Amino acid sequence: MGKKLKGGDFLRRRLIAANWKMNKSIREAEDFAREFLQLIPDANSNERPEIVICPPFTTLSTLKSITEDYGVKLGAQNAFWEEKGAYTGEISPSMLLDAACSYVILGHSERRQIMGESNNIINRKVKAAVEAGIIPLLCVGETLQEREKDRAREVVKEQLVKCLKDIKLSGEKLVVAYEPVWAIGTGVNASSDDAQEMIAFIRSCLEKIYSREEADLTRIIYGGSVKEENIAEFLGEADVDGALIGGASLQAESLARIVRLSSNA
Ligand SMILES: O=C(CO)COP(=O)(O)O
Repeated sequence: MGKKLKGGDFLRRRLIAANWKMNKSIREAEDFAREFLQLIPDANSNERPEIVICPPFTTLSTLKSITEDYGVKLGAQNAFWEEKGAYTGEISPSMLLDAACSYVILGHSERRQIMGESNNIINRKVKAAVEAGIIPLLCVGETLQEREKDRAREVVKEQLVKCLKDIKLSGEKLVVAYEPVWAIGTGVNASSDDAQEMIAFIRSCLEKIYSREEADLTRIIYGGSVKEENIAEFLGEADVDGALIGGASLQAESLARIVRLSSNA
């Protein structure tokens, strides 16, 4: 699975990440996990992409107890930049690590738009996550208006440069998700050509920020109305290393089918 090197090693392992957003009770998460684990290839199978579920904080502990022996990883949907202290309502990367999270989604457009998170705020969060040893799943993407004004690349580049400012990391410790805002939750996905074009552009930006080698190691995934009907098309593109899935990740059967379609072993 993923992009193969000449020697047969994988340069970038495919990643299927579920963003449940603000959905599911503890009981619903438990039911999902039990059903999902029955439907996916065995953890040792080289047909399996890396799988990460990013549920609400309240369900992390239950999911950990059910999924930990099956190699399904957990991610959070947000984190604060301080480690501890008087920050009512916030949660730190080290607390997420303690709750078995390997990843954290940062810079999602819903948080940028609804909670007013700026690139500067996201930069502080990415830095804190990296320092704590959690892999940031950094979301970037343009609005419809920005795309129509032909500003998509400029906006995405600015997000990358500002969110990654002064952060040293290896490409293996970063995932970038290209999520065009107009494709999120709308049923209107970007075409696979558009996704490839922007993701290749993102890789070229990472090359300038870091190096060619690190850019080649960084997984860049697509998000926005991904479902079982279109996942194969996205994964057929050279630079698309996986997907970040919202709505279609809420049903175990649907996410499991996407996982099975994401293998190319
Ligand atoms: O926001 C998303 C994932 O982070 C995408 O959501 P949908 O898959 O529901 O469009």
